[in-house]
Amino acid sequence: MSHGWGYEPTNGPDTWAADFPLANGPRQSPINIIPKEAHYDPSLKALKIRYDPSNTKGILNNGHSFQVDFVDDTDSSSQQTSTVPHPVILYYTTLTGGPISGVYRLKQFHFHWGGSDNRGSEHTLNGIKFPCELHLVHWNTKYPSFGEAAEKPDGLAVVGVFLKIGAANPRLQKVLDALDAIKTKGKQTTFANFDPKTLLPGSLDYWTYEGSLTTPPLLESVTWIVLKEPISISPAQMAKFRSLLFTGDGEAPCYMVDNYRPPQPLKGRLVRASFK
Ligand SMILES: COc1ccc(N[C@H](NS(N)(=O)=O)Oc2ccccc2)cc1OC
Ligand SMILES: [Zn+2]
Repeated sequence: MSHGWGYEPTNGPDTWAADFPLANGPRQSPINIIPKEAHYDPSLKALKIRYDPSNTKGILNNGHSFQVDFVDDTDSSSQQTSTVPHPVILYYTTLTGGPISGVYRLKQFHFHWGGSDNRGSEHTLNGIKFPCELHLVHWNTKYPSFGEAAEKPDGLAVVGVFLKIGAANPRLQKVLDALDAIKTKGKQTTFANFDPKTLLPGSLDYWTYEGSLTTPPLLESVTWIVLKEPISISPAQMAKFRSLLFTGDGEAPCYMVDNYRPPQPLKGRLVRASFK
């Protein structure tokens, strides 16, 4: 019986092609970004990110990372307790502009990080790895659900943000404080009124390219939007991420570290820059 995919030598990125042949596809992620080889595209619009914190649903240790989930389906908006009718749009958290057309809805955000500060990010810059990378996963609302969108070439848009070691980042504190309650795989806890926009850096300059999910099922449906400016995280805050476990209660504990896929072949793809 094949064990699930993961990041250990026995089930890590080099083994994924056996169960997920897309692993060797033409538009896999992450990639190494070489800024000098990116093409400045003046037609690229500014990113418009509009988060409604009331959309936050919860925080979960899914055994590969931890994720903060957002309300993204219509029927939950019909469960609004208030009697005053609200315009639906206010209940969703959306990404527009940038390289995408239409409205993409935030489903969840999660991180990837290393066992030490010299590794952890999935995208690299001139071959340099950052200690951590944040991913905000959005899906194209022209499709009925995330699942449907994930099967389409223009179905998903993931905003990637590098984290570099520096001063403690107060914007991360609320997420970090929730980690004690989700130490092991499958644990989740309530998490409300969080505005992920507060996690973004001052500049929304970005690189963009057509790629894939960086975990199985590795679907080639992602327009990647990787921000140029990193945000900071302190060594103590990194240690908090590294205190999570890949394993569930009652299993031999294995620290959640090095949950990143290394860069994949560019295979002729163009990387565009929104800035000079
Ligand atoms: C909402 O459903 C999904 C959402 C996301 C991803 N994959 C996502 N890929 S990524 N790194 O390109 O964003 O990564 C992870 C990384 C760690 C934990 C869970 C997801 C897969 C999903 O269903 C299969
Ligand atoms: Zn990710």
